[in-house]
Amino acid sequence: MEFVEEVLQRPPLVLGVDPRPGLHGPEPLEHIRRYTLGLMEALAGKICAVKFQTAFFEALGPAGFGLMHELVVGARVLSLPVIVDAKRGDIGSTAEAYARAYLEAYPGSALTVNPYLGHDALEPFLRTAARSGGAVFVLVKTSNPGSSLFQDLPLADGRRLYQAVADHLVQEAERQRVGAWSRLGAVVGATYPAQVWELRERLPWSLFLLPGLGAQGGQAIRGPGLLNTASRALYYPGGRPDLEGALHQAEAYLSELAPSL
Ligand SMILES: O=c1ccn([C@@H]2O[C@H](COP(=O)(O)O)[C@@H](O)[C@H]2O)c(=O)[nH]1
Repeated sequence: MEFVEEVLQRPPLVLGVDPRPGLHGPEPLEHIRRYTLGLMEALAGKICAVKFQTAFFEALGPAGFGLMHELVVGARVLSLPVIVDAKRGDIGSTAEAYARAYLEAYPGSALTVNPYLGHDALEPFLRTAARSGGAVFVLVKTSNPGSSLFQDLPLADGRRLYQAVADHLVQEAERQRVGAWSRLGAVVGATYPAQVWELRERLPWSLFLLPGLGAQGGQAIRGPGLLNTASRALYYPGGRPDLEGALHQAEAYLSELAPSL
């Protein structure tokens, strides 16, 4: 089954894994490994995917990269879809290599990508995702307070830059459809609910990855194809590793997002 089909069969909440070694005792890598495997198992019925932020694993050195690989495999063993949040983007020939590194290496998984280099730079990701049954989430309107500096710039035709990015993506999103939804998704901050609804109109077939829930002040947003994403708030509820607390937090989010579950 493709990434898109798998996530849509599950509750619309994404667990973000952004491990901070300082919170994991004297043997942090081993503790992160055990805690994350336990957390994914405990939350398996309450989430649609696990998002791994590569930056936190890269910061752990060469062993950190191996750990991320082990945890991605662990997620797939639990039948959990995986999103690699690496925000890649480069000239086409290098984008090919990034696509191999994440989409081909982890079939059926998704990758976040940066559209700044243009359409030719996105194509290798889209081609590889189509081959591997994966998906791509393009940064459209990011969750951070400074995202307006460039993304909200007004263009000569009156649109904002992020709106022009969305309008550019819509045709490709239609080409990349898997049934009613598309392999080409968008990242839209949960911290900008008005833009979430406005972009939903512009990109009707795209799943939206909505980071910013919890720690960045975003609220749960319920709607078709909206994948609410929390890292710190779910991985470290109360500011530290806590399996029970994470389970309660996931249930609290789900009571807002999918009250029937
Ligand atoms: O617009 C964006 C795109 C990606 N992120 C990533 O999501 C998580 C958010 O972490 P929290 O602890 O839930 O704040 C993190 O990995 C970011 O790199 C984002 O926040 N906003």
